[in-house]
Formats: sequence, C-alpha cells, structure tokens
Amino acid sequence: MSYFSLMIDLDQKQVLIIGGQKTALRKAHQLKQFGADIHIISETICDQLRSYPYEIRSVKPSDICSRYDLIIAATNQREVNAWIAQMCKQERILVNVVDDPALCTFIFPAILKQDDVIVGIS
Ligand SMILES: C[C@@]1(CC(=O)O)C2=NC(=C\c3[nH]c(c(CCC(=O)O)c3CC(=O)O)Cc3[nH]c(c(CC(=O)O)c3CCC(=O)O)/C=C3\N/C(=C\2)[C@@H](CCC(=O)O)[C@]3(C)CC(=O)O)/[C@H]1CCC(=O)O
Ligand SMILES: NC(=O)c1ccc[n+]([C@@H]2O[C@H](COP(=O)([O-])OP(=O)(O)OC[C@H]3O[C@@H](n4cnc5c(N)ncnc54)[C@H](O)[C@@H]3O)[C@@H](O)[C@H]2O)c1
Repeated sequence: MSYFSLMIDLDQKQVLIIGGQKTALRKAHQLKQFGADIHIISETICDQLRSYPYEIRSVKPSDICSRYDLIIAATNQREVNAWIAQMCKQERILVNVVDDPALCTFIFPAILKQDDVIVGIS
C-alpha cells in the first residue's frame, strides 16, 4: 500500500538516531532544520555529529523507550536495524530504518523548502 503524507510539527520532538556516520548525519541535519531535538547513540561518530548530544556505545533495549517520538535506525548492521524496528513497533514509536523501507513506519521524502512552503516528494 502507498504511504499517506503527513506534515508533522517537529518542534521539541525527541528524536533518537542510532548510528553515527553519513546517513545518520543527513537525517539529523534534516530533522534539526525543522526544530527536532536530536540525540545520537552510536559505536562510532563522525565529527559533524558531535554538535548534537551523543553517546558513544552500542544500542541497548532500554534505549527504545517512550521518551522518544521518533527513532531512526541508521547503523550498517541489518540485524540491529531490524531489531530496532521490531522494538519500536512493540513500543508504538514511529521508526525509520535506513536500509529497509519495508520495516519503516515512516519514510523521508525528498524535500523542497522555500520559506514556509514545503513540498515533499516520495
Ligand atoms: C529523499 C531522501 C531523504 C533523505 O534521507 O535525505 C531519501 N534518500 C535520499 C538520499 C539517498 N538515498 C540513498 C543515498 C546513497 C546513494 C549512494 O551513495 O549510492 C542517498 C544520498 C544521495 O543521493 O545523496 C540510497 C538509499 N536510500 C534508501 C536505501 C535503502 C533501500 O532502498 O533499501 C538506499 C540504499 C542504501 C544502500 O544500498 O547502501 C532508502 C530510503 N531513502 C529515502 C529517502 C526513503 C525513500 C523515500 C521514497 O522513495 O519515497 C527510504 C526508503 C527510507 C528513508 O531513508 O526514509 C534523500 C533524497 C535526497 C534528494 O534527492 O532530495
Ligand atoms: N536511507 C538512505 O537514504 C540511505 C542512504 C545511504 C545509505 N543507506 C544505508 O544506511 C546504512 C548506514 O550507512 P552509513 O554510510 O551511514 O554507514 P556506516 O557504515 O558509515 O556507519 C554505520 C554506523 O553505525 C554504527 N553502529 C553499528 N552497529 C551499531 C550498534 N549495534 N549500536 C550503535 N551503533 C552502531 C557504527 O558505529 C557507525 O557509526 C547502510 O546500511 C546503507 O545501506 C541508507
């Protein structure tokens, strides 16, 4: 089934990104632009992501909890990303899995932004 396009107010929404390299960085920058509060958990982290609150460690079960509104699984370990997706579904937290669209409960559209006019394309 195709996706319904929602426009979400991200102001002060708590977003957890698991993974700390190129893909995590792109997601973080995009969400930050729209006011989200980003938190990073990753075993390694690139320099640009160090401007966000971060923890350098593996993800653990208690990380997947209702203090987060959205979670992004952006590791390069397919099993870890799939496990995050499963935990998020159990906890009813929206999840984006960067290496498996079928496991996502939300996806990122391509975005065109001019002032307050936003166009999202999937
Ligand atoms: C819109 C945008 C938003 C964003 O993330 O910024 C976006 N991908 C963008 C960029 C981008 N994507 C990829 C590269 C690396 C290219 C390279 O280096 O080769 C780059 C970087 C680049 O192109 O610069 C590859 C890629 N993408 C996905 C997979 C996994 C898969 O398909 O299984 C793989 C293969 C990974 C691999 O095999 O390694 C999956 C998803 N990517 C989506 C969106 C969602 C689909 C939405 C839809 O189609 O409706 C979805 C399903 C999930 C999600 O991420 O939400 C942004 C467009 C920027 C623009 O043009 O405006
Ligand atoms: N959705 C998209 O638009 C898109 C675009 C490009 C790539 N990808 C996919 O995104 C994934 C990540 O790409 P990348 O280039 O950012 O990867 P990368 O390999 O450079 O980085 C992976 C990160 O995950 C961290 N990590 C691995 N296991 C972990 C764990 N158990 N707990 C915490 N952190 C862990 C690593 O420390 C590292 O920081 C790849 O699988 C790739 O296929 C998706």
